[in-house]
Amino acid sequence: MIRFESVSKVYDNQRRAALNEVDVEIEKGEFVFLVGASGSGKSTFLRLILREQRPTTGRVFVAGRELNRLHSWKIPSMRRQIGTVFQDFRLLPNKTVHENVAFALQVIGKPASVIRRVVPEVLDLVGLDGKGDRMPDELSGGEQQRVAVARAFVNRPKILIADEPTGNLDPATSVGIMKLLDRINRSDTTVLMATHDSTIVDQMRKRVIELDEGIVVRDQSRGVYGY
Ligand SMILES: Nc1ncnc2c1ncn2[C@@H]1O[C@H](COP(=O)(O)OP(=O)(O)OP(=O)(O)O)[C@@H](O)[C@H]1O
Repeated sequence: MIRFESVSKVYDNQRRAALNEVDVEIEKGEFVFLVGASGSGKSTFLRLILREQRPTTGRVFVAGRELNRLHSWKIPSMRRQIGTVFQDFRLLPNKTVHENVAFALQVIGKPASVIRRVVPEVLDLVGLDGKGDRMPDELSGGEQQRVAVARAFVNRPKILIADEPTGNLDPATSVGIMKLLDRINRSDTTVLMATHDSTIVDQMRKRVIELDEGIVVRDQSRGVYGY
């Protein structure tokens, strides 16, 4: 589903590579944690998958396509196959919960009848049944992140990328979000999550890829956060 072939990334005006000769293959349906110290290259890894950045050398494949060879007009449809969740939720503050999720479908041209049916279904799935009319600032952090997960998943993407999704949440709330991501993964969505949350990684026992200064120093199935 995702393949990195000898991928290096050196940002302009940087001496050190953010990623250095990375070879990684992630199969369809896997759940993978990406760990490593701050600045080790995790966000760069995720940005390359979204083609927000391009590799300096090497090749990145997503769902069989080499991203460097993708015409720019095909990038939006490629990104539609990838849901994204971030630490800071990134909800539209002036839209209700329902509207936030519906918006993700409107921008890709889904008909109103489909949106009316699908949005309550996904809000139910993430445990926000009955909260569709709330504004984001009327929700707890955990609930806001559930909205973000609903929005990322409503289009049933092949891949879900989560960059520190529990970074702003307390431990109990984080467990709830992880249960949700686990459930989404079980519906055959490949999940890739960058995190510093050692408790979560140790509890879940999924594949762990560790970066250190842009180099993959560990790739362990059913791994833990540290050694
Ligand atoms: N747009 C950019 N321009 C220049 N350098 C960058 C850019 N983005 C990241 N870097 C550098 O690339 C390296 C890797 O950064 P990256 O953000 O990928 O790390 P990270 O593991 O995600 O860190 P964190 O855990 O703090 O989010 C760092 O040295 C960083 O300073």
